[in-house]
Amino acid sequence: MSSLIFFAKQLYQFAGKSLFINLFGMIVVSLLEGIGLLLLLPMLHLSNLMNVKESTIFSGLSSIFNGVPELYGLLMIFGVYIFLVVGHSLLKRNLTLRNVEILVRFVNQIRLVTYKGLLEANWLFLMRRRKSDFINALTDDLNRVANGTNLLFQLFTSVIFTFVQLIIAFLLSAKITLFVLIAGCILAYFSKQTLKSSKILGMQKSDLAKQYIGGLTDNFNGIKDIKSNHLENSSYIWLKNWSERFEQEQSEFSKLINNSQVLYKIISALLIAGLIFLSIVMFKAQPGQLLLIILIFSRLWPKLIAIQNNLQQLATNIPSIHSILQLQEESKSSIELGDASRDTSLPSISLQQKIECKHMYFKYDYSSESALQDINFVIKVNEMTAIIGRSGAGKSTLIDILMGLLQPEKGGLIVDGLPITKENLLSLRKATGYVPQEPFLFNGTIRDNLILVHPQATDDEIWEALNFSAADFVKKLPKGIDTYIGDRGVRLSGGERQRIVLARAILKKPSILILDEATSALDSENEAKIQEALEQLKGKMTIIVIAHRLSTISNADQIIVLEEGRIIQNGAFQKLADEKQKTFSDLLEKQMVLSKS
Ligand SMILES: Nc1ncnc2c1ncn2[C@@H]1O[C@H](COP(=O)(O)OP(=O)(O)OP(=O)(O)O)[C@@H](O)[C@H]1O
Repeated sequence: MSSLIFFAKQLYQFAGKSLFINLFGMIVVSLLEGIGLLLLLPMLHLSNLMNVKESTIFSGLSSIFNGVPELYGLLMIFGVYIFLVVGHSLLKRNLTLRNVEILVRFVNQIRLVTYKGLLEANWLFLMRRRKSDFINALTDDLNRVANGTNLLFQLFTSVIFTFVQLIIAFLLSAKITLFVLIAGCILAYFSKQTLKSSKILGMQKSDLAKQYIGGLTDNFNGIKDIKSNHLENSSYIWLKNWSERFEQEQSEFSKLINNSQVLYKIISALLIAGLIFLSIVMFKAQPGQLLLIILIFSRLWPKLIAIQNNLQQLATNIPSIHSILQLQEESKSSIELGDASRDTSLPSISLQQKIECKHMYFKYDYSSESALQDINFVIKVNEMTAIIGRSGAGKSTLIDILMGLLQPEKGGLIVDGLPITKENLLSLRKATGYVPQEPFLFNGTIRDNLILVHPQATDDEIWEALNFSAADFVKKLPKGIDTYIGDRGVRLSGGERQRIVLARAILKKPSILILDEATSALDSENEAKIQEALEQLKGKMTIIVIAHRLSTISNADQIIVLEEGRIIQNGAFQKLADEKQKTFSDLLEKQMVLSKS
């Protein structure tokens, strides 16, 4: 029940007074339906089908027509009846439309708030969480919230309908209504356990959905590894095991629903039989009264069962709203800069002199070791700096700090004498162009992918960027920059993809260009192309490269060698090559041996 109130509160917080307007509309609809039902009585009376006793509440209704010729009376009742039906139908239609509108807006608001929260969360939070959990929250969980909201509206309608009809029934016969109410309470008591089980199954369903999206994402992202390492069977077995668990969960859920339905049907039959028996034998109900009461309860009892079903299904959907709101909370507590992060009017830093790192330290949460320790160096404007080191040395962490994605624990990053703080972090990011090791391209044309960073870019600007990135292959494509490159750029080679992403970074006209050089994507021809591109850019912008192939950085102005989070060597290529028995000469030697073999 607390979860239900929580869900209703969320809806109320969003819809505010529109929700009350809809609730009021539901009361009116139910009243119209009840009055329509009561009209049956004078209808029966006037048509001489049934005689109504003076003392009953509905005798009042029929007495309105005393003295009116029967035919006119009947016509008047039919007229009122048709008026009620038309009013009821129109109102119901409007209510349904309003409910759908609230539902869609509510779900859209959750979608947008969740997505915005994720976009505004800091890099550490995004790094730690599984991306598939975000996708699951914005797809499966959100669908279930929509379903839950719809069920909640149905529940409101059923409860209000039941309440209004109970009042009418109470006016007709207090004793019979009390009897039905007691039976309803007994039913509610027994259904408590079923609701609990439904909620547990709902949580299992949420977990299963997360595992499904997570597993599929992992498997399709790694489809090349799966195919090339002949892992198809283990991948298939993963889905087979998941399907078995899904089957089990679905069968338990459908058993739970069907068992409770059988139980409610039996209880209904017993109750209706008991109701008629008691009405005739104990409460001495009049035929008209009995007819109306049976009519009301035969409509009411299915509603009670529908409420029960609604609650059961809602219980399975409630974990989803909890899970989305939890994700919203977590991303909120990891918020980086809030709305400012989407402010496109912020000025970008234009590097004039140098970038300095002074006594910089960084440690990841839950990690005992510092990823970076006492980092000191200077990068001069328009120079090229290469960062090298063995795997785990701290290269990516350092780059993330230089891009303003991570903030140092101690010490600082200073650009042109200005310390980088929360206030100018975005200006630094705006000044930076980044080319990751695994380039991000989406399904579209080369142009679509490039103008992402500069929507107003002209054809000349696009070609200039492509020239700088040595992406001359684009000229040979049948449709040039308007060629479709497929999902994630699958129609291009690894090296071509990287040059397109490099062109995109250049199109942004960054002050600082950061490249995480691809290790495996480049063959020697493509490597030469990237080197050619860097040569063209040298002196025009400040370039920082994480270099895996030392051959690509022979012209770098400065090479920073990292080991276990510390700078152990720093200088020009030849100077470091001459420092014998040190990491750089060691790495150089190994790569030379490899390239010869
Ligand atoms: N998200 C993280 N949480 C905790 N520790 C991390 C995280 N990312 C990296 N580390 C740790 O920080 C250290 C530096 O990692 P980093 O990724 O910067 O190294 P790298 O030199 O870029 O390695 P590689 O060349 O393999 O990419 C490593 O010990 C790594 O285990």
